[in-house]
Amino acid sequence: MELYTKDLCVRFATRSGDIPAVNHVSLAFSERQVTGIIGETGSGKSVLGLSILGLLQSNASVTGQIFLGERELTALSERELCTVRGREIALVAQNPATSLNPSVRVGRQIEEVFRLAGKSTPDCRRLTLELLRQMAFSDPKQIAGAYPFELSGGMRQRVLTAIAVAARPQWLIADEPTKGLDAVVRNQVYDTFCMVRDQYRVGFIVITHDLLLARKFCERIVVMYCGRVLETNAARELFEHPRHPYTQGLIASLPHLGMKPMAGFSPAFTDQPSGCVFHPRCPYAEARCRHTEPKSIPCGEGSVCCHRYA
Ligand SMILES: Nc1ncnc2c1ncn2[C@@H]1O[C@H](COP(=O)(O)OP(=O)(O)OP(=O)(O)O)[C@@H](O)[C@H]1O
Ligand code: NI
Repeated sequence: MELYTKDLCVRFATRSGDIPAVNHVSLAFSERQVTGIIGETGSGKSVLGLSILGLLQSNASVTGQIFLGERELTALSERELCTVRGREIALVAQNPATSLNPSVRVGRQIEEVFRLAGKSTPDCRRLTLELLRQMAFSDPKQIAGAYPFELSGGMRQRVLTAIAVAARPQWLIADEPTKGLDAVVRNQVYDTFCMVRDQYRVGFIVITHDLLLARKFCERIVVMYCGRVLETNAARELFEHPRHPYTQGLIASLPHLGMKPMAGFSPAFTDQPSGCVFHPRCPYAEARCRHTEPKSIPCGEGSVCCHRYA
């Protein structure tokens, strides 16, 4: 089923004012499509992911809509959402160290998902070992008997992926799956994700700063800045022909493309620039960029939000 947002806005109430973390985001994720969400820190990537899962903190207010097929997720009660979260849309958490229960053996934590799905105890055991083997653990029994702290960061990441797919969701949202991992382990995460995509036929939303992973793994890329979507396109097109000056800046900071850091900083959410939010940092900014917010313009298989293409 298609997953999509319509004019989604998320604001957080804080003591220093309202933080508009996600602004008017309308995105469609087609069934089984792999989408990467990229953008500098604080651009609203995680908030967008959490809003789809209905996991925003209580100071958040949401307007606009999120749909899974015909069902409007933004209209469901917390109880109804619980039947969607984990079973239909699952999260591969950002930090394996805090999202696994430290005092419960890994096998038990995976078995629990099967148990909640109504499987018998022997089936839970068997399915857990099968799943661990599929996650490229050569000795699933040993891993099942281990506590999270006995595993490396990369192994814990694979365990979290196992927990996410155990309920056979249609959608997986992975937030920074390669954060803090070295190159070898990042490649293992990539291999695991490819296996999951092919064997489980899930749609993926991968939130990441790892542009190499995004380019390698994703079919489509969404570029966020200040809670807005500035550009989307097929991954290949976006990396080879980035349209938005912000996307161009992100890509130019890649190590093999010169590692040129982008000038300037994201503005504070409480003090957003007028017109195009990127104009203070944009090498092409003109008068209209300072006072008129650009509309989203169709471009290839995606869109770009920039006056240069209007
Ligand atoms: N509960 C909250 N209350 C107030 N502000 C929040 C809350 N949660 C997130 N924010 C703010 O929303 C903005 C977007 O945060 P978000 O975590 O989505 O960024 P991100 O793109 O995922 O960044 P990173 O790449 O660093 O993970 C940030 O300015 C963040 O501080
Ligand atoms: Ni984040």
